[in-house]
Amino acid sequence: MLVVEGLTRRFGTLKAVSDASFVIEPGAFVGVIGPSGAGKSTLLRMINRLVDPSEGVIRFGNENVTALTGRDLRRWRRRAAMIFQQFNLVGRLDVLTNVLMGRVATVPAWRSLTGLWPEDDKVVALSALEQFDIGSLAAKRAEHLSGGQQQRVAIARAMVQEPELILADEPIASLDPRNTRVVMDALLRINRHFGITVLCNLHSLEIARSYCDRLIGMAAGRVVFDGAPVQLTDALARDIYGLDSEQVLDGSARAPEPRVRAGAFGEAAVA
Ligand SMILES: Nc1ncnc2c1ncn2[C@@H]1O[C@H](COP(=O)(O)OP(=O)(O)OP(=O)(O)O)[C@@H](O)[C@H]1O
Repeated sequence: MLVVEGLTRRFGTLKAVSDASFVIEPGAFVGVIGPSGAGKSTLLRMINRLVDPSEGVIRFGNENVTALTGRDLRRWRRRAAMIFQQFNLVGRLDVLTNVLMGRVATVPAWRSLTGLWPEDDKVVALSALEQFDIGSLAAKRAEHLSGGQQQRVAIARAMVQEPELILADEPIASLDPRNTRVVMDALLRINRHFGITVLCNLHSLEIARSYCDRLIGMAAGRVVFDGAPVQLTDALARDIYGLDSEQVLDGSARAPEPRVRAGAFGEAAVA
């Protein structure tokens, strides 16, 4: 169980996340929604400890995540795998090696540096790729793959870490509608088949509603909604998204405003 209590992160005078509290049960698929700048990425990054909280506590089971340092912190990052919008693969390396990078903490450094990975690890990595229908791409350079294929490689790399929690930071923001579905289906499969808890930042309200068991809505750093997708009425969504609500609820109504990342909201209409 993931417990977040009074979590706050300040950047100067700005509270990017302000007094966030919630509990996530094992095996849940939770979407974090909200307009650009609401604090969604900062929240996920704090849980992975890529960003240190200014105040508050993160607990996972009996572990006080906020207090971890050194080796214990590295161990936590293996248990809480991150997936990023830009995939974070090494483009010039082949797909299998990219997935094997998820095993780097479990093998001696000389093996990963020389590329002499244990056969067992190669089998695990290949089977992870096959889970997501991309086993045939194992020998290809990662940079030659489509965005959707690269994100599935990133998910396979996260899987071979054997995480208990997946933190996906806008995993579909760079993808077209078809690949959006493919990647969300891959995350759902991990969740349903392996029981791994997924916490996923999403710009698209439609995708969040159709994939997640529960939604956490953020606005201006605060958690302003926490409930099942059916509880998120259009009126509540308008409150959360403010001026962006027309794009979120009905992207076809008008062209996106010329604002940073406004295009990502358009996914709601076309996905
Ligand atoms: N390293 C940083 N230094 C200063 N300000 C930051 C930093 N990281 C985030 N912020 C600010 O904190 C606020 C929340 O940012 P965050 O990226 O968490 O929001 P978000 O909801 O994920 O937005 P988006 O959907 O656009 O990614 C924003 O105002 C952002 O400019």
